[in-house]
Amino acid sequence: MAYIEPAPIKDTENPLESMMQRFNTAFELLGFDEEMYDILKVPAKQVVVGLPVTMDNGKIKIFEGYRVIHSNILGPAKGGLRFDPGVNLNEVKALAAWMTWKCAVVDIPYGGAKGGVTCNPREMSAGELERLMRTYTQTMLGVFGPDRDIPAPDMGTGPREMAWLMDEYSKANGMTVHSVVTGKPLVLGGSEGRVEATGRGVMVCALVGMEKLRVNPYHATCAVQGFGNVGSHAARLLHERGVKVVAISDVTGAYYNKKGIDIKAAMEYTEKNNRSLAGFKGGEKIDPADLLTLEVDVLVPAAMEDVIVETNAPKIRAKMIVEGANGPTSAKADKILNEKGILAVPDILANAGGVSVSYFEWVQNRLGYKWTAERIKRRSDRIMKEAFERVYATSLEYKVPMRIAAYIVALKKVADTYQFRGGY
Ligand SMILES: NC(=O)C1=CN([C@@H]2O[C@H](COP(=O)(O)OP(=O)(O)OC[C@H]3O[C@@H](n4cnc5c(N)ncnc54)[C@H](OP(=O)(O)O)[C@@H]3O)[C@@H](O)[C@H]2O)C=CC1
Ligand SMILES: O=C(O)CCC(=O)C(=O)O
Repeated sequence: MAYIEPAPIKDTENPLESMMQRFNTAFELLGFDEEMYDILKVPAKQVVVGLPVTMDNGKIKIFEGYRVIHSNILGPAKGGLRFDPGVNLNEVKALAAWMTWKCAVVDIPYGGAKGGVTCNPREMSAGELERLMRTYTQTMLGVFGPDRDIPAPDMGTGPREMAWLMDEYSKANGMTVHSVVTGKPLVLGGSEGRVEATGRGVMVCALVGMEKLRVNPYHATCAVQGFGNVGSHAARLLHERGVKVVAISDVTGAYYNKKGIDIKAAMEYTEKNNRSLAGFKGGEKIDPADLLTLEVDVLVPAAMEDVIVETNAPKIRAKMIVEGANGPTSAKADKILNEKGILAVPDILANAGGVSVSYFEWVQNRLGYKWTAERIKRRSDRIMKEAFERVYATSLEYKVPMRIAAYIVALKKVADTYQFRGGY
């Protein structure tokens, strides 16, 4: 497949640079004018806040928090909240833009946003995390809202944190507002299927991708980096469909088993072991860097950004990469993977199952009604399959890799909507 040379990249690689490279390439192919470029390039809103939190030792610590709304052209902004030591404004800007493109790729009526706090949730007590989340919510009362900006979980956050956010926002508004946030616990207006949704979308993309490559799932092998919300469910669902998951990992290391890892056992293990794979005996420990270069049919990076970069891309031996994480592949690595004939299913398609079910959660909250798990699965699988086929067809039409095709699909939709709305 032809490779469109992206504009030159500066020395360093980072998520924002990588996002802009793909954006620029797709933009040039579409031949849009400069006005549209500026509108889609510059985030609509960027909020940076200092968050004073009383720690368990009685001292006050100040955390830095962010929320970036990249675009609300397609609808209210939507995107997760990340608690991680690496969170910074540039990262949040890239993640917010990815949300705009992602929502457009799966055709749901949302713009893109992302937020985060620079903190280490692994070293904080539940009480400290709760005070941090409530303080963050207080500072964002004028930003969040069911028709303005709707947060959700991301790295380091989950249903518990979303419940605190919903409660704090509701108290400030003097009424219960379920639809201000998604990814909530089921009893609090959460949706069936949201916890596994992102991993499920990864599984659907992997199966459709295998079909395209004529790989039989029952003979296929897979390696999964990251065993949190996305990685663990992607591994479980692929395992349930006959794929042999030979390696998994988290920050404590990588675990390899030629015969296939018992994913159910690994999930039970992490549940009892503070969400960690440390000490897991279902596979031999290998160098975490080697997990990415194993000879497998499917590689699922589901941990963090920039793990497949210029230096290790030449060593990747998977037939297909399905990006559970946001931004796991740098722009420089794209070209190498493409030259090697590896099918890369890009993040803005592959991990869109999460926001799709978030959309269902928001719809249910607004209807005051609950859908069954079966209905959620059926509808989200359909969204993912249709989006995959749309991007795949675009990649054939424009003779570009699926990543650039996904940006083309997204940019077209956002630009068309902008033209109709006008009046800016
Ligand atoms: N949650 C969601 O619905 C969505 C998430 N994503 C993206 O998926 C990725 C993962 O998110 P999510 O699963 O929610 O996050 P979690 O915090 O639930 O899990 C992250 C996982 O990655 C592991 N990890 C962190 N650093 C490394 C490393 N250096 N090597 C190997 N493993 C590592 C963590 O290990 P440990 O637990 O030991 O720290 C953990 O297992 C992120 O890029 C996120 O933006 C995308 C779409 C939706
Ligand atoms: O569920 C959502 O609204 C957003 C999830 C998210 O942050 C993502 O897809 O990266």
